[in-house]
Amino acid sequence: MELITTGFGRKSTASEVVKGINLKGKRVIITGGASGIGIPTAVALASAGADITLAVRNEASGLTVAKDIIRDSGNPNVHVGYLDVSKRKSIADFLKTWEGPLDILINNAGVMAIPDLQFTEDGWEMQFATNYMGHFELALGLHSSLTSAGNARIVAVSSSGHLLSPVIFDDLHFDFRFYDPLYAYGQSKSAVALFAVAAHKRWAKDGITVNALNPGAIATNLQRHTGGLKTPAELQKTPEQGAATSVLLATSPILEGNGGHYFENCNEAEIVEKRPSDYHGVARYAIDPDYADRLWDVSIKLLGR
Ligand SMILES: NC(=O)c1ccc[n+]([C@@H]2O[C@H](COP(=O)([O-])OP(=O)(O)OC[C@H]3O[C@@H](n4cnc5c(N)ncnc54)[C@H](O)[C@@H]3O)[C@@H](O)[C@H]2O)c1
Repeated sequence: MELITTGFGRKSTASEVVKGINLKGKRVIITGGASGIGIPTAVALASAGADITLAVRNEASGLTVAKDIIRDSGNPNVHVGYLDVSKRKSIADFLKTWEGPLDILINNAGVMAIPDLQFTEDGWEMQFATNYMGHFELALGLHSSLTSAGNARIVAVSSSGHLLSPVIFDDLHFDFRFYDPLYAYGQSKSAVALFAVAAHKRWAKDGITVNALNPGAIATNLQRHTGGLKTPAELQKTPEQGAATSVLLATSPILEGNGGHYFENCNEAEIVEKRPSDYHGVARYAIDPDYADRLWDVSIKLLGR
């Protein structure tokens, strides 16, 4: 099958990708939208006229960042809502505050390589819970809002880190394996990529297009547990370039109804059979439809639904 190409590339920026697109009247939620690549993602979408909600853990710093986004985009419709995606009660509370349609959900919040094995109140490994399960529950909770928007999008921010580990179905929470912070990150990001496959399969009929992406290597607070970004400088991206693929998946007319794919550098990624030294491409296990269905079923069970 031919890979999807868009005319944009590795160096494209979020503002270039959204040029000429009018998002007036569209409502967007960006989790973790008040730092790192979340900020230029929000600025680009707000500049195109969208109404943005930054769903964040720290409301005070969220409000400060929202003011900057309003200044940089010239759009006053930037709001802040409290959301901790690792806490089911917080997700439930956030969902109670959301009324009406939702056009674009950007599952962007994430944590990488927590040094010690940590569990949520439900006994879920923290990176799996934050990067994947919390966003899974959030998307389920917003499904009717996304459906009522008509032609909605979900953007699932994965990572080239998925190349470090498939989802280990027999030991999701490191109850048996020795905990490795990067393998745990890898597993969680494989789960995020599989979510796009499973959700698109189930929700395309509701007009919801779901795709996943790797933003690239961008120096942000994400690398605080790993001593900073190790990628050679020439392969790094600016936050504006890092946000480009998220913004593309959220808005590109080419992707209307075209989901279940994994993108990087603004184009669909090629499948790799072995982890390349430059960590490009997508592993077959992260887009496998059977694994995607299995993960969906397991996740529904974990939620007790
Ligand atoms: N920066 C990179 O090189 C890179 C590479 C691949 C993937 N990513 C992914 O991009 C996304 C954004 O990362 P970033 O680089 O901007 O880093 P970042 O640390 O600046 O942003 C992550 C955001 O997620 C939020 N967050 C973490 N745990 C949360 C929780 N429990 N509830 C709500 N919010 C929470 C943080 O507060 C922060 O605002 C992440 O999903 C990350 O895994 C980044």
